[in-house]
Amino acid sequence: MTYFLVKQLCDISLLGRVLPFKVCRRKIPSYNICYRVLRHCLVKSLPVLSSSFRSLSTQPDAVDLSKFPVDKIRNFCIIAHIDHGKSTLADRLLEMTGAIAKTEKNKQVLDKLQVERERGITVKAQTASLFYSHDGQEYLLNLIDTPGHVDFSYEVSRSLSACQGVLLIIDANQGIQAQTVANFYLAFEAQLAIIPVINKVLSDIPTEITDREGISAKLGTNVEAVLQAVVKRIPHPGGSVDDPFKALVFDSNFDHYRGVVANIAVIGGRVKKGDNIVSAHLSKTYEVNELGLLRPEEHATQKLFAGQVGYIIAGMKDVKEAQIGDTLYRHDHPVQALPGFKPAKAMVFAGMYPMDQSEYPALRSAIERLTLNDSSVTVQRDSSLALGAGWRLGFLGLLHMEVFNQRLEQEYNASVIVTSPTVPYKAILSSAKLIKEHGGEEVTIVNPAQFPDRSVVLEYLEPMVLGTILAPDAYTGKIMSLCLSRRGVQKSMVYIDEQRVMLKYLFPLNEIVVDFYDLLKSMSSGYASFDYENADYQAADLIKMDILLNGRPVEELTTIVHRERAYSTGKAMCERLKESIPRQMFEIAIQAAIGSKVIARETVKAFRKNVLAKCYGGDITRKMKLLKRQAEGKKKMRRVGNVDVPKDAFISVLKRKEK
Ligand SMILES: Nc1nc2c(ncn2[C@@H]2O[C@H](COP(=O)(O)OP(=O)(O)OP(=O)(O)O)[C@@H](O)[C@H]2O)c(=O)[nH]1
Repeated sequence: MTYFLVKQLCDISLLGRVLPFKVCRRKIPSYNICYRVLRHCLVKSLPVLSSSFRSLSTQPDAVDLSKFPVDKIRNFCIIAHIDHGKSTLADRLLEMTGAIAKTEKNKQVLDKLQVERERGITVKAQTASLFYSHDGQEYLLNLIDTPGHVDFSYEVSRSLSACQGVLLIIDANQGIQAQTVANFYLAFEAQLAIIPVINKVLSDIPTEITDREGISAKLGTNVEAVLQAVVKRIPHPGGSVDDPFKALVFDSNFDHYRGVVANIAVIGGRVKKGDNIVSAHLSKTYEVNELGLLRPEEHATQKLFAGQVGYIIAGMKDVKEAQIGDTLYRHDHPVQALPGFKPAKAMVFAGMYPMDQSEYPALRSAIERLTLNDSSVTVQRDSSLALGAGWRLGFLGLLHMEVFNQRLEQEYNASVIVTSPTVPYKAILSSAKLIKEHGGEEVTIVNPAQFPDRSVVLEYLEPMVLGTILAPDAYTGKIMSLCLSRRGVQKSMVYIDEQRVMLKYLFPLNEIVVDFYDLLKSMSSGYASFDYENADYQAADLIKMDILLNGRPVEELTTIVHRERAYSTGKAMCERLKESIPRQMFEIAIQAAIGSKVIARETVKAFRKNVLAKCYGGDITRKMKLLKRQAEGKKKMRRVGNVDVPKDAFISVLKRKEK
């Protein structure tokens, strides 16, 4: 079987050729084989195709969508490891097809969110329809730009469901990375046509491919060949306009004025304004108010036809009504619902509380609205003695949590206290009373405050992940000691070529969730890449650790740690808190404690910042201004007892610095 597969895969002679995976789907190839295949594609690179490219300047309103029969439609995603150039390639494709004007300023235009622009990463998949003319034929291409970071791979998998093919971008300088392979798997499993594209070839290229052709998304070199490959290599979506209307909801967002805007892939039939449609999930009927294409802005059209990808607004008031993965059909023509998607599984939980309880209603509305646009976040009401009423939110990873927090602040002007992130631990209870209370002997703990005491627990369990690291062999030693320090157990180590090693480790999720990726990147000069998948639960010796400021516990920083890591974690947290907390009028004792036993302590000496010290002379308005500014600065602080702690300290304290 393996021989057959390798032969099949190695038959991929040139970029742009659809991998013949459908015929060999009896077994998923190993990571190693995938790597070799991708490397093969990388070495072969993209052929320069002679071009008959012409962009179509027609505006969508003027375009009659019925003139694009199914065989003239191509739906594809751009997938890649983080920063390999997906959004930059999307810019060029948009420019070349006239969807956006060609200017120097076009930089990742599909990354519309402020957080995406600031961080330079994509967090939300974006759809754009392009009109492309090739060999006298006009095509409608629907492109979905996806995020590269592992936290957002859920966005990738559901985007793939609306496509028949993918462009798998590989940065020529970095080669195949962990998410390249992970995304390859996703596309492979979805049975899509895969077109590998080697990007950034005009910069620093490894010698192995210097004599090969590739593309430069930044400069636009050879990008038109990519469009031609899309038309030639990606199959059309199938389906017929004569079938009953059936559409898959693959994404949705919430507009304050118009309600839910659902992104749909029309599987069959047609839909127009005024039609009555039903959502299979809720069996509720809605009237279509508006529909159209995303170019990438919304462009209303009269109808959408089989094979097309677009948006639909039908008076849905809540994103839950347009559940992702749901099927829409005409009320007078029921169809069998599509299988839908597995719900996203939260890996990291944290509490969110308003800075001041009077801001609770405003924060509730902000969280509700933002979760409408990001349905992978789970929300549960929560409350704490110190922080009042709030919520416990579940995220796909720490970056996801930071992005959500940043969006709350930027888009909704909300100011929140976020507690220490925790992974979903489990406890097997021994107390009959508790078993009855919890309706079973196993409880999942997503809040350290609810960590059951050892006296009522038979066993604690922690979630594990199987991590894959790809790195140049020069860094193997350093990486192995990092993995060991994170309680990683090595499962395998394979040389995938002369200089690159693939390491597989079983890690407790808690050990990699906060800063493992950043550390791995920095210790390998950016060359190592990391990906992980769930690997069930394992028994672990867990304890609850509190952080105290002048004797008062800081609830945000209560964590569940492995017993053998308690001292080092507690000491490091105290040290970093000392760095983050500004000196105040009195001495501050920072302590880490397990139960009543203090295991680490640091002290912040007393000091008073006199903001008026440099203010000579007696102008009272100037003094007032300085005092006001100081008071505003203090707003960004959270008061624990009488100690002011900067808000940022809570997250930064959790990030360990490896020596
Ligand atoms: N030199 C060079 N730089 C490029 C090229 N294509 C993209 N870049 C740069 O690579 C960086 C990342 O590009 P993006 O397009 O944001 O990458 P991405 O894959 O969309 O990133 P994520 O969405 O965060 O995964 C940017 O600084 C781009 O300017 C290229 O062909 N040549």
